Amino acid sequence: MNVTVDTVSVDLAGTRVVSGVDFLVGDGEIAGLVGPNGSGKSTLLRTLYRHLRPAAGRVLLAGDDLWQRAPAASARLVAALPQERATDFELTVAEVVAMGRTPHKGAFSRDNAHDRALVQGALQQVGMDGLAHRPFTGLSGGERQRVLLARALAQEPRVLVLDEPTNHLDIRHQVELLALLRGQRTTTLAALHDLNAAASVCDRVHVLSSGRIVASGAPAEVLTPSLIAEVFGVRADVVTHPLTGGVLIAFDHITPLP
Ligand SMILES: Nc1ncnc2c1ncn2[C@@H]1O[C@H](COP(=O)(O)OP(=O)(O)OP(=O)(O)O)[C@@H](O)[C@H]1O
Repeated sequence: MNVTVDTVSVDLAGTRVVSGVDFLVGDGEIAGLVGPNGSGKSTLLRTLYRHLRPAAGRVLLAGDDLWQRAPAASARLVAALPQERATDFELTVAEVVAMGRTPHKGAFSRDNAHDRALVQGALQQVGMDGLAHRPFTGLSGGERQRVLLARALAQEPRVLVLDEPTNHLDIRHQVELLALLRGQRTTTLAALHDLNAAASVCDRVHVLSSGRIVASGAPAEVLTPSLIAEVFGVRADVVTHPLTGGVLIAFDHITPLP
């Protein structure tokens, strides 16, 4: 299902935080949203999972305005891994993941075999099936992250909205998560701080700076040394990755630009 972000602006406490953002995520594509802290990434993502209504513009799912749909109907289409991650569930891991099935069920219907199979499958996808009966509150930050991703997958969404999905994950689990995203066919929009992760996994990258899109396109076109210097204020060179042949951004970690 494609997603159109059509000249979306968002105001928070009377201040315009996102201004006239326009882009399209094609069906089955992975789009990356990158930009400095405070550039508006989370705010824009919140308009896609109906947490914040745009002050102007529209978010379209396959051409239909998300905000014109009933909340339950959009919850069946869009699953989110938000930045504000509830961590106080007094539930087991499997029960948290089963919450992803809620939009597909009637108010009093119980989980059936299909739901349980989806929960189990989602836990396997994130490598957490061995901990299904553990209390969620006893997990590490990275483990919780993976369980909440499993909850989003169990929702069987047509669109996945991920705010910093690799946060808290060790490098092995980052790679597994990116491989999982690459291997599935759900339209995905992810805010990512790691530009190399974005370059590896995204079909297109959209760069936000002070609430505006300043560049959009394939990672190799967009993530250039001059763009990185201008938007992030750091020195970087872009080279060919010696293992994958893709884009590798080599940062100068010790010399900030003036
Ligand atoms: N409730 C609020 N009221 C007013 N301003 C807010 C509110 N929430 C966020 N902001 C401001 O909106 C701007 C965009 O914030 P947002 O969280 O969308 O940025 P971000 O790009 O996701 O940042 P980060 O990379 O740090 O997660 C920031 O300047 C932030 O301080």
